[in-house]
Amino acid sequence: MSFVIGRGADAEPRQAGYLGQYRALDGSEGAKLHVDLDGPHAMLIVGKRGYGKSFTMGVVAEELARAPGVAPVVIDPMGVFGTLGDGADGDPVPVEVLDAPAVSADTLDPRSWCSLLGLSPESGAGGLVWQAAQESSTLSGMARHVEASDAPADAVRAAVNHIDLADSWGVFDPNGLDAAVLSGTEISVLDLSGLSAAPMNAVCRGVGEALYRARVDESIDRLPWLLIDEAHTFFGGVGQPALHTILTRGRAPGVSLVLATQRPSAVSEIAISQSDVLISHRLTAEADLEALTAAQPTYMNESLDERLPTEPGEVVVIDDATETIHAAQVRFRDTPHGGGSPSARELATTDY
Ligand SMILES: Nc1ncnc2c1ncn2[C@@H]1O[C@H](COP(=O)(O)OP(=O)(O)OP(=O)(O)O)[C@@H](O)[C@H]1O
Repeated sequence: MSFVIGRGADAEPRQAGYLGQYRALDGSEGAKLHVDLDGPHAMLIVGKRGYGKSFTMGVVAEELARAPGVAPVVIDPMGVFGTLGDGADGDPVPVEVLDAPAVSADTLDPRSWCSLLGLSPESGAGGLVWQAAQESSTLSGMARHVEASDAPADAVRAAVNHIDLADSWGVFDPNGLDAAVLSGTEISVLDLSGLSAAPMNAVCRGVGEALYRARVDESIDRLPWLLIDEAHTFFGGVGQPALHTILTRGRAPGVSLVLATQRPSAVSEIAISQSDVLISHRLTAEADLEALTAAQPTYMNESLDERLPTEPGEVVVIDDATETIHAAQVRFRDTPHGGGSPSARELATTDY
């Protein structure tokens, strides 16, 4: 009998990913712990820098890449998940890395366009961008719309400059990513490294909405799982509405979200309260502990900070579906981990 997080005890953990092993009080390893990959879930992986969030998300990613019936997509702000494709111990991990992911400009509504470009809708340039986004679905169409307007020249110039800036990010393309491209059997890794927060948010919004809509319209027959590292980057930005849609309405169409962050206090309350699985590594910052404690379930008898682990790779898992809490050691990665810190000593050794 194995325990499957999000499902409960199961004689045979089918359609479940192997997460790690139980950790006993004396630190010894116990029975295997799995995570449900059958139904939709909202998972939140938290932890202080260097204690294994990205590593744990990589383990979940490996298991999803191998699972049937799911369409996993990783939003990778640091460019550390490409190593999923570098060869795996055990079963293969099918991966497609997209180095220059782009989405269609009309993924953003007029208000989001102003917010993305840091323009007030009440300003001359903001008003022009708003109208242009209403009228056109491409960046070049928006620029043409602004240039043809009889607004004051300085407002037109400012609006065109902002649209040119958005164009320079290289993340808008009328033939950008759609759900059909992202719903293959392999895991799609969207490498956003090198981009600033604004274009990353635009891609997150486009991809999140496309996957959600595709399930509502029943145009894809796999269940999407959107995995987002450094998730705090997308709360408060234009990516947030798409994430809130999945968190609050994703269950019925079957869209799952896995968020990893070192700053749980910087994701929205919705992200914490709607997560049905919380995987916590070591955390010490007062604000982060408070954010999680505020949402601590009533079935948790001791305070969360007393249960938090101390070593990298150790986690406490709070499973809302089964109202259970588990202390575990996350398993080792089958593919190389791309997120470790560089070591000056190791680099010096390779010089000789
Ligand atoms: N389950 C594990 N088993 C063994 N080692 C682990 C495990 N998890 C993490 N580690 C070790 O801890 C290091 C840091 O992990 P990771 O890069 O995932 O940290 P992080 O919390 O994501 O940090 P950051 O906030 O910098 O991204 C890894 O390089 C690895 O050496």
